[in-house]
Amino acid sequence: MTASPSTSSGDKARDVEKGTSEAHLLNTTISSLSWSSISVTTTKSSPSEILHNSTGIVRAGEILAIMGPSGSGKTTLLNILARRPLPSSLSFPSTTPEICLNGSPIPLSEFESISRFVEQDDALIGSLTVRETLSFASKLASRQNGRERLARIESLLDSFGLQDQADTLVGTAIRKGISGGQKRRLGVASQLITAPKVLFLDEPTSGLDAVGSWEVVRYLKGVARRNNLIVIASIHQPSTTTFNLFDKLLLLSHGKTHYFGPVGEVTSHYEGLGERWPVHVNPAEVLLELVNTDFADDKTEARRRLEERQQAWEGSDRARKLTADVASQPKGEVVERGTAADKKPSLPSTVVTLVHRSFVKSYRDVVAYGIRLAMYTGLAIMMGTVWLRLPATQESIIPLTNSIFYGSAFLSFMAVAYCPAYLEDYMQFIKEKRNGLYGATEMILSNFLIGTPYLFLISVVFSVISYWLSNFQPTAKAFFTWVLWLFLDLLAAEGLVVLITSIFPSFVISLALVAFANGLWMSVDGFMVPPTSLNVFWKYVFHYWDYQKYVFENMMINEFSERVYACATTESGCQCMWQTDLADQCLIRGQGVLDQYGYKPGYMGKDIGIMMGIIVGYRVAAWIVLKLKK
Ligand SMILES: Nc1ncnc2c1ncn2[C@@H]1O[C@H](COP(=O)(O)OP(=O)(O)OP(=O)(O)O)[C@@H](O)[C@H]1O
Repeated sequence: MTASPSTSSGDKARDVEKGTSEAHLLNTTISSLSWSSISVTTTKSSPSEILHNSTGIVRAGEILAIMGPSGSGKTTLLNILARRPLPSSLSFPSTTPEICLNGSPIPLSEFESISRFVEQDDALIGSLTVRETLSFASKLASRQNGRERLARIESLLDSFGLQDQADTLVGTAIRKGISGGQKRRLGVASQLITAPKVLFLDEPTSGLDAVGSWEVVRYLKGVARRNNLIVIASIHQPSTTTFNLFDKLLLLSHGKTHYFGPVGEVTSHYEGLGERWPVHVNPAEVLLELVNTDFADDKTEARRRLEERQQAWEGSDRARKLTADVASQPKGEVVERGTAADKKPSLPSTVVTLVHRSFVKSYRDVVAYGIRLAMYTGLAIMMGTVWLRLPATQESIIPLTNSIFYGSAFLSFMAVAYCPAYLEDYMQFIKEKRNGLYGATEMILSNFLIGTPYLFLISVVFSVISYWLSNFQPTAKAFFTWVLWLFLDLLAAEGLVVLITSIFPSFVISLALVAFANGLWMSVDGFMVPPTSLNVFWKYVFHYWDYQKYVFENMMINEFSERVYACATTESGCQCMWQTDLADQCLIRGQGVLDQYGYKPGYMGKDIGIMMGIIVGYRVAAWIVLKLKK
């Protein structure tokens, strides 16, 4: 450790105490959040209890720590208190519990408008600056005028000690940004931009050192206290100084409450049970040892003692008083509701914000599009120089066909390179969807809008280099038709990535499945086995909705339907590899090549329609998948 929290961060601490212009954060409407007798079991044939009879109350201005060993039920309880949907593998044994504000339950939409959840995994966008992160969070969450937005951003930068880092990038894998603790503070600040009254935090200090953890909780506590906010955080093993910052503690073990009440009174509770409380030892460590049976030598004895302590809690005056407090809550109304929800941005405005955010990300983060643009440019140079200046002779017909297949198929195959960037956007989407910022429609629309110009740029750059180097049909019309088909090809390939990665949001799985799907589309697109001889199963089950079929077919028609190629002239005369009506002129009509595939010109409009149907189909399917995601 480089410095003690109590000395090194004195200035910052004073800032916190001093406070800044935080008028928008002030909670004047919610006085308490309470819950009673929450139990959760698994839905297996022999259900086991995950949470048992949890009861609690947190008042305005208080910060509650939910602490317990791994697997004790902290995250489950936090998610329930935040009214997040329960996974299908878990259920409430009786009715769905009521989470009350001011002693009364309120509708979910209103609860969502006045509460926010800060995820364990920050899911911040590394290529944005600290200020931009707050600005985009604010634009996505609420409609404010520019002055008010700026005022809130500046006030949060002050409140969380981030003013000096305001214009620093958050940081990506290849560009160092702000520190881990600053990231956590930014994560909290970006949720506070909408002025929630209740804040849930899933392990806000995990992965941070003692000083970093202390700073996060210290800033949080300052903001909560000054503005009367209710803060509930799950926490693993805080240092003594961090532990003492919390007002209340809920200690869990195997889903059961062992203590609920002021942090300062936990020692006397255990001393009252006859436990010897060691001095000069981190209290959080002592507590976790008291409720953890995992590392005991004699597990049976440890479980028996744990059970005894838990029974002692249930029979304690504190527990009885807590139950009585919760039950006797005056049933108040939540008078003035969250201002943020009343002024949610419109769908077009959210889409514009998302496109703007992705645009900033795309030019700062090379992984998004830069690497792909470089990769496709390299591929174009490679292809153009391998298939170099092919003359219009019969020897070029097979190389040209191969180039058409390789170019279209390999380009769409390389769309797998988009998986990591999309996965990042997907994670961001899930976090923001859970916090009620926007939904699947905004995500799919903005993703399509930001990706389309880049794909068009890639199609043009690729074609300008490789088309003319290889000497495909040298007319402007044929060139632009080629660009069009390449563009449609990339749009479909990207749609496939979006769909598969949305279904399986895992880097390895989505990469493998996108590669497999493209491999399948390649093998049935008509090049490997011409459609005239492809067996009926593959033809009727896959070939007709294979987007690569339409690209290959139309690029072939583009090259061959209006072009003629010279046959070979040897001493024995003219030798044509394809016999067409031009054989007597020692030429091959390109249509002769197309005939072996069964391709005929004149259907481009229909094929573009089908291709657009496939592109839209992938996006609609991805939209449905995202809509169903919890
Ligand atoms: N969706 C689920 N289906 C079945 N069991 C679950 C599910 N979620 C959690 N559990 C189980 O419930 C118990 C509590 O899990 P939970 O994640 O709430 O604990 P935790 O205290 O947050 O743990 P950690 O500190 O390791 O994150 C664990 O035994 C876990 O295996």
